[in-house]
Amino acid sequence: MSHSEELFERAQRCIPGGVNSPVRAFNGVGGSPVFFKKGKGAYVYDEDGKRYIDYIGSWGPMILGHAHPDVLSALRDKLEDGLSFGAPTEIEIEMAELICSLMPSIDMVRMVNSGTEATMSAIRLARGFTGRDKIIKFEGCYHGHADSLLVKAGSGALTLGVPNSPGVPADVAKHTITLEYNNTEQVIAAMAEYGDDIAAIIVEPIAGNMNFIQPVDGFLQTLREVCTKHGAVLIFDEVMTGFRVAKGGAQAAYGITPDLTALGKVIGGGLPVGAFGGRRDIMSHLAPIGPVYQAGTLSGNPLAMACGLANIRHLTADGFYEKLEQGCQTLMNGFQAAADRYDIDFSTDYRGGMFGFFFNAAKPVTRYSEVVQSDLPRFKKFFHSMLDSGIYLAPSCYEAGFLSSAHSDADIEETIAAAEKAMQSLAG
Ligand SMILES: N[C@H](C=O)CCC(=O)O
Repeated sequence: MSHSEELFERAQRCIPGGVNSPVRAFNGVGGSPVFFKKGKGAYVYDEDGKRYIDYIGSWGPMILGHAHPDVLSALRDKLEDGLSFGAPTEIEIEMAELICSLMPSIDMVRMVNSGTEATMSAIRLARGFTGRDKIIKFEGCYHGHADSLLVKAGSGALTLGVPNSPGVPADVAKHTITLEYNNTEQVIAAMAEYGDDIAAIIVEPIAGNMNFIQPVDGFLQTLREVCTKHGAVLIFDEVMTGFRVAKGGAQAAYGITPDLTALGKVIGGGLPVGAFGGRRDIMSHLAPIGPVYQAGTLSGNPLAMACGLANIRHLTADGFYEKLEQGCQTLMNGFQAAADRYDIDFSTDYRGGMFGFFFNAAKPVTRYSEVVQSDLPRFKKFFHSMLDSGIYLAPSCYEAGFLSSAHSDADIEETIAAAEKAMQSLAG
């Protein structure tokens, strides 16, 4: 028995499922999850000493790779000054100013401690601002685990087959209308019917929690138009895509301005963090200047701010995202070429530092109904072959992949060689 397996047995005795977040448990692929001891650059090392090239990057934050010297040194410096004060600090202003300068749709921003808190708070604010209860979300999009957002949700909820989680009161879920992602006609029809009751439309501008699905032409623009027409708040959940697919996030990449944006992951550099921000008139409804209550003991804590600032400052370098995207392109082209060689039905997509691939699915995949038709048994085999070869991909076919600036050409070549072997075993 490996040390990871021993740890998993031990963990299951005291932690539900042995994990602190369901998607880590390998339910989507079978087998025992790998327990990690350390990470450096593009690599993570498990408890048995095996090295993996990591394409999860802690589900997105590690855009510079693990244990980046500048991030660690910013953290060490800040550590000496104490951990948390539950009071305002200058470094929070630095973070807010940097976010506002890089994302022009954000006039004001509030820090929280996770992506879930960010989306949950943005929804409450939108409801308080509009005086309406109903929200629209999209099937397969995941916005964290707050009650009103766990309706037809993606990510671990989809992996475990509980997109509508028990424990969410029907009285809460009834305020969430769920539409098909990328179905522009459906949005127009729903808004024609309910538009004046809708507080907000929340969307992942790139759906990264049902694999990796980009918006079709006109989809985000339509969301913008119907929200403006009906006085609803357009919320972009950029927890995953913010500072990940482009410096200004997906909103910059597609040229659409949301009213509110939820952030997380990259802006914490690996420490727990989230943020939501947007139009000044909306943000001004937040306590203490407005009536909508939202709070947090550790919000804006100096360590997360220091780590996040060190992370984000690297991303402003010229060509940063172009290089990341080139890496994703090489990786995905390599996977596709390997699949083609063995006549395996396969499709890929990427943008900035994010990528995704599907077995046996429509090309390109644009809808949730196509996502759930992908070939799960094939994905499982591929995943385990890659894992054996020392490549750590998301253990679910409903999650995106993440590349960091620490991944070298040699790492990508090694990964493509492993994919060649995996595709060969699928064909055989
Ligand atoms: N897709 C999720 C967040 O990005 C995966 C992370 C988790 O739920 O643990």
